[in-house]
Amino acid sequence: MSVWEVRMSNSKGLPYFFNTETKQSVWDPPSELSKEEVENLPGAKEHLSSGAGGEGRPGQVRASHLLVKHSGSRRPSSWKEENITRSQDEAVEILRGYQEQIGGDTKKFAELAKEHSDCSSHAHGGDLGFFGRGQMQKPFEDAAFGLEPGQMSDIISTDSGVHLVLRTA
Ligand SMILES: O=C(CCc1ccccc1)N[C@H](Cc1nc2ccccc2[nH]1)C(=O)O
Repeated sequence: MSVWEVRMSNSKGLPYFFNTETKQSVWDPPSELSKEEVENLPGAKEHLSSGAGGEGRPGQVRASHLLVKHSGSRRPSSWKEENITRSQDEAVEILRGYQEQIGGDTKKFAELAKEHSDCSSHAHGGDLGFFGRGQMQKPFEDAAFGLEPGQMSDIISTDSGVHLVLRTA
C-alpha cells in the first residue's frame, strides 16, 4: 500500500500527489514511483485525467484563456507585472484589441495568451487542461461549457479579471 495518493487541487483545477505519512504535497509524480505505480495510486483513476493530448472524462471540457487582470482583480499581480493598477475598463479595451487580432485564429490565440495572459497558464498558450463543473469560477465555467470545441467566448469577467475563453476539446 503506497503512502502516496492522488488528490485534486480545486483552486488550480489540477491533480497533485499527497504523502499520507509525511503529509507532503507535490505537483509532480514522486520520482521513486514507476509510471505503472503512479497510475495505480489511490485517486489516480479519478484525478489523473489525460491532461494534454488525452480525452478527459465525460462531463469535462478543455479550454484555454487569455486573462487581463486589473486593479480590482482578487490577485492584481502576475508573472508579467508585479503590481497591476490598470482599471477594469482599460483591461477590457486591451482584451478587445487581442480579440480583434485573434479573429477566429486559434494559433494566434495561443500566441497572444503566451505573451500577454496574466495567468500562469500563459506558459502553455493559456491551456488549462480538462476540467469539470465546480472547478473554475462560475462565470468562467459557464462560458467554457457554453462553447463548442474550437469556439471562442466574448469577453467575460471573473474575480480574477477579464478573459477570452477558447474551448479546445
Ligand atoms: O488560478 C490560476 C491558475 C489556473 C490554472 C489552472 C490550470 C492550469 C494552469 C493554471 N491563475 C490565477 C488567474 C486565473 N484565474 C482564473 C479563473 C478561471 C480560470 C482560469 C484562471 N486563472 C492567477 O495566476 O492569479
